[in-house]
Amino acid sequence: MRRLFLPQYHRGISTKTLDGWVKSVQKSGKNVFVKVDEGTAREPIQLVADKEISQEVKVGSAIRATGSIEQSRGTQQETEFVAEQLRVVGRDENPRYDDLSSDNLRKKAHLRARNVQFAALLRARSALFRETHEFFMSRDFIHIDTPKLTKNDCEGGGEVFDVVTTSSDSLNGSDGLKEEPMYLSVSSQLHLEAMVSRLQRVYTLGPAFRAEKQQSHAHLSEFYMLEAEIAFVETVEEMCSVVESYVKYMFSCLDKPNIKSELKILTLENKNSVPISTPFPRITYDDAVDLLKSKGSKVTAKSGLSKKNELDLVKLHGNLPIFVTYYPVNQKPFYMARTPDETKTLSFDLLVPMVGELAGGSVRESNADKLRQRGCGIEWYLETRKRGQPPTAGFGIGFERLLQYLLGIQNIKDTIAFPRWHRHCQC
Ligand SMILES: NC(=O)C[C@H](N)C(=O)O
Repeated sequence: MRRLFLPQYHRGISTKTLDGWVKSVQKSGKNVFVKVDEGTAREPIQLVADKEISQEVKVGSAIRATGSIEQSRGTQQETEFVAEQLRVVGRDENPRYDDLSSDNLRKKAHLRARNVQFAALLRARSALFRETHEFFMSRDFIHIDTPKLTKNDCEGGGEVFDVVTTSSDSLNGSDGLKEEPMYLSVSSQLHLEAMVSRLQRVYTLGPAFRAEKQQSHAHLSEFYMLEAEIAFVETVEEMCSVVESYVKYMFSCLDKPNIKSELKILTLENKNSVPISTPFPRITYDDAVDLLKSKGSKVTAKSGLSKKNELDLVKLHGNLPIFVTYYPVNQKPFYMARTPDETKTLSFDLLVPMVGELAGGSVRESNADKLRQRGCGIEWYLETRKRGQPPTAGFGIGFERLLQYLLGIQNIKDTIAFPRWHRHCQC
């Protein structure tokens, strides 16, 4: 028997409540047969009601019915909901959502959850969020809520949103304090580094903001970033292993019944997979450049890897996710530890099919003087280096890019309820 939501006042008696949205209405004799979508991955339930009480019921309406679940007289379903009372609690003027293209749906983000496939995507996303927390918490990581308002641009790329304070108090500076610039956080890394010094393993899954002008199928201005930091880790290789286990775990979750049922609705054409027992290949940056050159690419060690180079590397490794390690110092931010000759960073990127760069991480520089020489003037961050900060390493993964890769979704804007991108913030 299906489980229905039972409001408190109905417990203990056989009357049940059915809340949902009308998918179809069919009249037959003195009965009306209504397919009701409860907003879950389950097949719509059949509701049977007397014509008298169901006159107002139309496709798209939100309804609340009370009645009982009985064995169906039809052959299509085992049980049906026989309504004694039926109320239309919300009407829909134009219930056409399932035949709209992704482009059209994106223009009306506030109505997108009414599309059967997008609703399934949102439920799958929610389940994969939970699995992410499960992965980290079951490995003794502590979740930290990091600030979204900050004074520093962690990545140093200048792609930060400025926060303008509009309260008259702060404009006048009437509290005597100088108005200081504030930004929306581009990464939680520095704050996680501060926390990991006593908590040993920390992570966060929350919004990050990048004022990128680039408009592509892989860029959002506001996205969710999974970031983790582990104390007493000194090698790139250890960090790559953590990322690899997480990505493999997330792929294994696609076989869990609750997620599988959503994927059935999503009917994904380009769903990816990874062989769980095959290690992800690892290649140094220099070897990656040489490999690309040997295949005719014009890339140089100085120019850095373009997105095309990244995707080519993935193809050259049998379309498996691939770790590129030890990037040159001129291509990575100040906070990364370096090789003894100071030419390479102890860093890695994880490149995957469709998306290119999925994750990036590094061992962190532990020497305050070196950080200062590289232009870091974040005093509180520098102070941590003199307060028993152990070696630490960490990584960040764009959650929407991960969804793109896991589910084979071409456009990143179709992995999040309300996508934000350059000059697009409609609702
Ligand atoms: N936490 C991380 O290592 C992520 C890194 N700061 C980035 O934004 O790419």
